[in-house]
Amino acid sequence: MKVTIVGAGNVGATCADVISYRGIASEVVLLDIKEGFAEGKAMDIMQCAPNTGFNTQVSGITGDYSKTAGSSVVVITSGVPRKPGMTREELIGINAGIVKGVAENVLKHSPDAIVVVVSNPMDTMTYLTLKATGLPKHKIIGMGGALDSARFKYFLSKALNKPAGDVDGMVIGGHGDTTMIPLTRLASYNGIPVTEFLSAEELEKVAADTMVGGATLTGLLGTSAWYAPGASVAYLVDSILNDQKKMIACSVLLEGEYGQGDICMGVPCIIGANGLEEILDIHLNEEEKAKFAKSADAVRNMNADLKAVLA
Ligand SMILES: NC(=O)c1ccc[n+]([C@@H]2O[C@H](COP(=O)([O-])OP(=O)(O)OC[C@H]3O[C@@H](n4cnc5c(N)ncnc54)[C@H](O)[C@@H]3O)[C@@H](O)[C@H]2O)c1
Ligand SMILES: O=C(O)C[C@H](O)C(=O)O
Repeated sequence: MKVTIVGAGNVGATCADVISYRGIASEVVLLDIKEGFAEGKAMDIMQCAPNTGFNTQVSGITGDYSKTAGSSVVVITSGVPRKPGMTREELIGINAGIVKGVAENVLKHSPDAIVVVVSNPMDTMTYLTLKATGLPKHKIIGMGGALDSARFKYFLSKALNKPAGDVDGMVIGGHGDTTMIPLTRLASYNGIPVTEFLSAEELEKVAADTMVGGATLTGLLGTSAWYAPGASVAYLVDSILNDQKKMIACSVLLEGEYGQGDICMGVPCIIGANGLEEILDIHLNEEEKAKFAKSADAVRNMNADLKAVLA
């Protein structure tokens, strides 16, 4: 199965690295506009194979979309990342035009592809991709919740002082510093509610750290994170390509679920060979419902800025 990743920068190349190392796809094409950049990243990744023993064929290409033809999944990571002190939302002016152009180009050569949108502000870029391409909703999936949920589990495991693999939890809502909703009420440690082990104050801190997880890393790194984002995209691509039907928080078009419509936001989804196979409209308590509605208002405001690019 062939996967194209547009944008061979930090996130795109890390995603290609994880996909090949784990043998998730037989072929990965990295495409970038920077001359020779994707070719270099692909060659570097392929030179891991003798020592790590994978068989995925990774190639790089500058701008030539014909080489992406027949991809089952296309990942869009092209665009600019934020710098310390910025919000993801500030990237819309540059990234909207890039994402729209890329989505149109990839679909010319891979009309049946499932498109995974990563570029920020991700919920709005997912909505833009949906509107610009006219593809059915099950084929456009925004990646943010898989990453936010991984960060949530990390902070929970630190607070519990227990292995991250023993912790479960999910983040829904928008993929923004103030729009994420870590579902602390439902998080568990090996099936036992974490509320048995952590105080309300400790859980509040876990949620707050999760919400600014990306901003914290951006402050430390000088640009936004890439290891966990790349691995999270690969995790999502694995569930699509290998029809794993995993339940993953993804940004998808809502049509009444969670009281919302005409908006892409993070909700629990079943992800398989058809892309989005089901949205799980779980019961939220009144506080969570209010947070979801507030998050939706913020995402909707951002979507309103797409008028010019969609005109
Ligand atoms: N959704 C998430 O969870 C998540 C996580 C991390 C990063 N991001 C976002 O992903 C995007 C990429 O982040 P990064 O750290 O990899 O940035 P980066 O700067 O390292 O890489 C971006 C790449 O996109 C390329 N590019 C720009 N315009 C292009 C075009 N028209 N066609 C093809 N390639 C093009 C650039 O040349 C560059 O190599 C950013 O918008 C960032 O905010 C999202
Ligand atoms: O924080 C960012 O801007 C990048 C990404 O959305 C992340 O959460 O790491």
